[in-house]
Amino acid sequence: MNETIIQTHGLLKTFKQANAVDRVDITIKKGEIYGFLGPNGAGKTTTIRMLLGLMKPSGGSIQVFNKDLKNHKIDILRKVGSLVESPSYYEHLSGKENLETLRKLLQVPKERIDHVLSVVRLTKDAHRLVKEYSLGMKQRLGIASALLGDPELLILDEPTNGLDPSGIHEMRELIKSMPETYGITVMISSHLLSEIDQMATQVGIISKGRMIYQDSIEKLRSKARPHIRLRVGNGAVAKSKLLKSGYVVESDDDYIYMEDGRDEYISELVATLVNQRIPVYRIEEQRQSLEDIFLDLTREGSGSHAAHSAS
Ligand SMILES: Nc1ncnc2c1ncn2[C@@H]1O[C@H](COP(=O)(O)OP(=O)(O)OP(=O)(O)O)[C@@H](O)[C@H]1O
Repeated sequence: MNETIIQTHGLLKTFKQANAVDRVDITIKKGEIYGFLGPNGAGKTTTIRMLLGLMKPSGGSIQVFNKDLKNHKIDILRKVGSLVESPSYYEHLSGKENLETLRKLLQVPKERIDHVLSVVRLTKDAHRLVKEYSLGMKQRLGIASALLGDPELLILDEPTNGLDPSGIHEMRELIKSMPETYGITVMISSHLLSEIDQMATQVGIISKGRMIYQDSIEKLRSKARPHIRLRVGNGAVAKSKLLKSGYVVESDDDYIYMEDGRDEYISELVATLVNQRIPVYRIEEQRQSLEDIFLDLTREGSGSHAAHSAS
């Protein structure tokens, strides 16, 4: 499971002196579903286009399957399936006929068509014209096309864009099955963490061209621990008194924050504050959603309290 599938070092793309992708190091291991996240304009599509050899980097290096993309492009891309932006089809042909035109180009065995249609659950609709397909069916046909060449790596750029919740759910189930059932490593981009939560095993978050977080989704989740917030008479004084008494707290204006929310801990803390004649006005539990953490990380000057206390 430890084999590296994608490794970039200092990947850079400059448009008119602005860095759209700013020295990004991406590591994707075999069997992972790597969620590549970032707000609109963060640099996801530009990065993906470079990974697929569709755009030349301004600097840095790209290794795929431990080979340099610059020197082994054909070899590498033969083992990569991709879906970048909305795929275009011959609308007057059936889903199966569309796959057949692609199959001839790729020169893969005919049996692959029925196989990929069944993987994306389009067997029943294989003979319907693509112009009659829903957006979700078209996206699934896009995945079928990406799978036709029997890839080891699938790179999907916002495949859930424009899909309704049930379409997103179907896409998620489909992608989740890729590593285990078919041995395929997946990189999938999105601007919404909620869309790739529950399927990604690893997350890379990019903001303004820079990678600001890259680790397991589990670690990101652990940042979403609840914390307790107390409004007190004077946060700074309260903090110094509490620290002297051995408590681990943070303060900000008239607020005291702490991560340990056990009942006995809170009651002792309040008693300590009251004994020190510091008024306690309010006690509340705050819970950050994954989306909050994502927003905090990507927000300008991500040193806001929530990001700080969750780290
Ligand atoms: N061909 C280009 N010429 C000039 N600037 C470009 C070009 N392509 C992208 N950019 C700029 O690079 C930055 C990153 O764009 P990119 O499309 O990679 O972001 P993204 O994260 O994929 O966003 P979205 O989710 O909106 O697709 C943006 O500021 C964009 O305007």
